[in-house]
Amino acid sequence: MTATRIGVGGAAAPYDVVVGSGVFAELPGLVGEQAAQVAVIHPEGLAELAWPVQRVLADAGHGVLALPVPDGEAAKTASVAAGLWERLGQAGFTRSDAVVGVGGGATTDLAGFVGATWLRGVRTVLVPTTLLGMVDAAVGGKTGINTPEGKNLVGAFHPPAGVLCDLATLPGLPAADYIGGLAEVIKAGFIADTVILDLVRADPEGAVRPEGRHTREIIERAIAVKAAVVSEDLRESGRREFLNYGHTLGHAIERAEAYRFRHGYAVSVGMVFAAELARLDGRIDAAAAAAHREVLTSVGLPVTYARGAWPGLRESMRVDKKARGATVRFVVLDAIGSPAILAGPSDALLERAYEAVAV
Ligand SMILES: NC(=O)c1ccc[n+]([C@@H]2O[C@H](COP(=O)([O-])OP(=O)(O)OC[C@H]3O[C@@H](n4cnc5c(N)ncnc54)[C@H](O)[C@@H]3O)[C@@H](O)[C@H]2O)c1
Ligand SMILES: O=C(O)C(=O)C[C@@H](O)[C@H](O)[C@H](O)COP(=O)(O)O
Ligand SMILES: [Zn+2]
Repeated sequence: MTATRIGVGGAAAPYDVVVGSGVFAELPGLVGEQAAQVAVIHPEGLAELAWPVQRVLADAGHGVLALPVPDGEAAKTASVAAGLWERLGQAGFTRSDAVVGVGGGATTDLAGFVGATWLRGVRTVLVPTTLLGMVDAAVGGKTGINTPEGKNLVGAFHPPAGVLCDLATLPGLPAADYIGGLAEVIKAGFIADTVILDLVRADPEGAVRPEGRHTREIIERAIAVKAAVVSEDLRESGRREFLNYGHTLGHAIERAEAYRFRHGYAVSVGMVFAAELARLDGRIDAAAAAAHREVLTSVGLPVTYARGAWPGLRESMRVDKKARGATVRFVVLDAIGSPAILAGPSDALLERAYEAVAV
């Protein structure tokens, strides 16, 4: 399988997202000859996925420090990050050393954050092993952890030196996690590349499988959307906010569920809510709002959430990073493929939009 390279600019050093098989061979070149030690951060349950990464690095003469962390979202905490800082300190990790994150988006967010903060930043390479990690989390340099007050509230922009997506890792991913990744894929379709929506609609059964007819094209198109946006606006002072489509409500749902609700599932509900906001604000018609429900449900993503949760969700949304003072701001669509910002909608409008997802 030939590898595809998607370039990402906008950072001090441009880098590639490499998609294919056998891509781990690029690891030594990416961590750099000067790295006497490479810390490989991976979920404790996925040691077998991290093993080939460690072997390639060891064979190239790097000292490897394997750092297992709790699975998924449980790793995105200050205490897990502090434990990793302790290990790096004990190992005498210097600025010429490197961090490699292997796993889903939660693991690469944590590994990126540790890479961003250790000695104020060391070279970081990401090896996403989930669909969501490949098409979104590992690309673009947003790193972070959660706090009790909300999702990703602490973090840094720290672009990786490279992102290696080995498609052979995807068949081992539980179906529910694969489907979670499709929410970000479909998001890329709604905000930018509508061909993604056409490909999902053309074969929804194939879309939920790593071996689907259009899988590779869908993955590469979604990465290309993310790469184009972050190349133009790394620090989210403009267009990058559009990548947050569905996330304002989505993050509030994740917090309400103590992060036991998959990110992609929460974003799916959040996109339906955002579509209703846009419809009620007169930006899109009922058909465009219905298209959200149709595409998302066609791949098994949720489009509803508990009615009684609204007051808590409304409160949580105040700490969304797009808020400015008391003004909450939402990504909405002016048309499919054409995102915009809706600033300061009234509580009544928000509540009406929530009615459309409430059960
Ligand atoms: N930084 C960003 O720009 C960005 C973008 C999107 C999402 N995110 C973050 O990404 C996270 C969600 O990522 P996710 O959906 O990958 O979840 P995740 O990291 O929790 O991984 C989901 C599950 O899949 C398992 N897994 C990973 N790879 C596997 C494989 N190949 N085979 C079998 N099991 C495997 C994990 O251990 C975990 O249990 C959230 O924390 C979200 O906030 C960040
Ligand atoms: O890369 C971005 O920018 C995004 O918003 C992508 C999102 O899919 C991702 O979930 C991101 O982590 C959300 O960032 P946050 O700044 O809202 O925490
Ligand atoms: Zn996301």
